[in-house]
Amino acid sequence: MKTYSIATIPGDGIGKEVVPAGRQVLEALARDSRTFAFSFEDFDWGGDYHRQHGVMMPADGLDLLRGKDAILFGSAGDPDIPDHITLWGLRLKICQGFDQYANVRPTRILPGIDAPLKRCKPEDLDWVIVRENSEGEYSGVGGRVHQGHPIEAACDVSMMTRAGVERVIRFAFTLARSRPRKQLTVVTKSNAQRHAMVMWDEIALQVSRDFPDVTWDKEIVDAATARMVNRPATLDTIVATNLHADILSDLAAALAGSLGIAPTANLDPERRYPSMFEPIHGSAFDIMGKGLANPVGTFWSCVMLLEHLGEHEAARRLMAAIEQVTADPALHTGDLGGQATTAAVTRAVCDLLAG
Ligand SMILES: NC(=O)c1ccc[n+]([C@@H]2O[C@H](COP(=O)([O-])OP(=O)(O)OC[C@H]3O[C@@H](n4cnc5c(N)ncnc54)[C@H](O)[C@@H]3O)[C@@H](O)[C@H]2O)c1
Ligand SMILES: O=C(O)C[C@@H](O)C(=O)O
Ligand SMILES: [K+]
Ligand SMILES: [Mn+2]
Repeated sequence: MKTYSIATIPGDGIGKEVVPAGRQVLEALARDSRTFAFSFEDFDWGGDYHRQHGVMMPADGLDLLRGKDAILFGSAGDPDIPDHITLWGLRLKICQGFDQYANVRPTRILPGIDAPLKRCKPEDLDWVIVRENSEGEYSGVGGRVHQGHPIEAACDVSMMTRAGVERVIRFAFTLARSRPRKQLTVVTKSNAQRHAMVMWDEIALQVSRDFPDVTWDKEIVDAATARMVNRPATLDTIVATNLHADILSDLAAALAGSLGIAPTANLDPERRYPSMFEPIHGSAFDIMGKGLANPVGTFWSCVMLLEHLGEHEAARRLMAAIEQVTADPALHTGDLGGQATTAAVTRAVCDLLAG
């Protein structure tokens, strides 16, 4: 019997509601497994921790996570603390500290979901967005000078490295190759961003030569948004920079029905460090504390966590349970137009896993 040690970091807002729900579902899966168990350790980092200690997580936080098999994360973001403090102090500290450079964001229209595009059939929208997760617009290079004076200036420099670009594009080609259509779209903005994005394009062309069996094309990011809406079936695997993919993945989630459903894996593909799994959404200040959050994005993230651990049968069972639950409109939360609570959806998934 293998015991996986999992860190849970609910963080802030609805993260505190969906991460315990995710843990319940993982516990339900392990309950009747003869092959694996989980040992959870919960970390109370985030806005409340910041109010007490002045930081989002302790200085040795990464060391406390280092030996874990995986991390299940909620959200960083507190109504009373500036967003850049919460994001940089927790999510980015872990993603960048553990060099989780490949952020994988699958999107599909799950059964029973009323997606907003009238001409898009469920089979037309089956995408995986690969987000560069370690540099680019999120490199943190920049600063502010003359603060508060009329001559104040500020800059954020998008820093891209050949190694950083090549590894994520190679990851995306490899992922594209593993999917039935073997098709990759490289999102760019090299018309306007004439240095780093030109290098990005050049590296994509170079890497593509190692993947002759993958069909690939290039799309400028603004046109990519229109293509997602108008010709969703022409897309399969997509790779984009940190910020571009952040934006495209919220659009993808909305086109598939809701931000509350979409999952993500922050992967260190070389497995030097633990990888981190989380829904793509944030703290959802407008609904937090009410038990109304859709936990499906977290459950699907748990599927990705199980796949990362090599527990493919458990991952398949959980995904099947999720799809059975989304198929029932009585189990839709408010974001899907329903009235179900986080607890009711969680109970339904756990019951299916037990039954
Ligand atoms: N990975 C992260 O830690 C992460 C991700 C996104 C945003 N944030 C942070 O969260 C805070 C709020 O950000 P925001 O408002 O831009 O985005 P958000 O994702 O928190 O919310 C956007 C909208 O989607 C709805 N929504 C999101 N998830 C839902 C769910 N599971 N069920 C039902 N409805 C859901 C919210 O109610 C809200 O109306 C900010 O501090 C932001 O920085 C953190
Ligand atoms: O951009 C971020 O890192 C925060 C959030 O929007 C996310 O998608 O994880
Ligand atoms: K999140
Ligand atoms: Mn985002």
